[in-house]
Amino acid sequence: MSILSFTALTKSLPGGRTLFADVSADIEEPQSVALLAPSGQGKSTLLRLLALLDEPSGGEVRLDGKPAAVWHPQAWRRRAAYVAQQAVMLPGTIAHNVGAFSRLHGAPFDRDRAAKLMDAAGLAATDWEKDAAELSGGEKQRVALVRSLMARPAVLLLDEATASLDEHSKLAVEGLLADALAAERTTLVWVTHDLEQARRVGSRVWFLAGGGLADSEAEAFFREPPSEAAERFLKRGGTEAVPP
Ligand SMILES: Nc1ncnc2c1ncn2[C@@H]1O[C@H](COP(=O)(O)OP(=O)(O)OP(=O)(O)O)[C@@H](O)[C@H]1O
Repeated sequence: MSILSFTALTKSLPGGRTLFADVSADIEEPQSVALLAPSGQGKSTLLRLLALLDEPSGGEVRLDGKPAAVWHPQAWRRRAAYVAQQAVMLPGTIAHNVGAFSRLHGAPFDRDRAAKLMDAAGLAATDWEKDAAELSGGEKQRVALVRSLMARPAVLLLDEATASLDEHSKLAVEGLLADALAAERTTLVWVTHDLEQARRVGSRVWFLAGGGLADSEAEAFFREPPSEAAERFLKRGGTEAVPP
């Protein structure tokens, strides 16, 4: 059964540039997809389309086999949760942020689960009564992740979710997300600049370049890149921008 899919998806920008055209992919089993691209090719835009935070110029996105048009956007985002690169904290304490889902849906607050997730995110020693606005960027990013996981989403759309983290915290978050996939069958779509991370976490790779998307098994992508653009991207270590 299809979890998340898109068909013939096209995104053009107001000035007329087409970021990508007619791209399609289908996630049929819970898994971890690394979304890679040279800078400026539209990774974040594609992720935002999958979170219904932006409108495609053409094509269709489906969740659980049902097109975006039949979903209430809030219900969609509860099931396919988006974690932004710049984590946005709700005004108030960490506890207030972590409890957002239960408050919003009148569900009991699962304190044990929250504590386990905070612990796994490397935040065990953090005082929950601290004002969330006082946290560092990396702490906010991890609290935002815990807040999203409290809702038990089927899909997590992660935009550079470990970008503000040191190596130790980054590995802790990768472990936390691997556990979510293994224990709760949470599908992960990671936008990352970090090729080593993509190798560690991705079972598939979506590679976006020149307006097209190549969907490969991760192992095959790294062993035998699907295009010259992918080969150049890997040779450069994944970081350098390619002119549009
Ligand atoms: N709504 C918009 N209006 C105008 N330009 C946009 C819009 N959304 C995205 N862009 C442009 O599209 C391009 C791709 O943006 P996007 O952030 O999706 O790429 P990216 O691959 O994630 O880039 P990076 O790796 O640098 O983060 C950028 O040049 C961006 O400025």
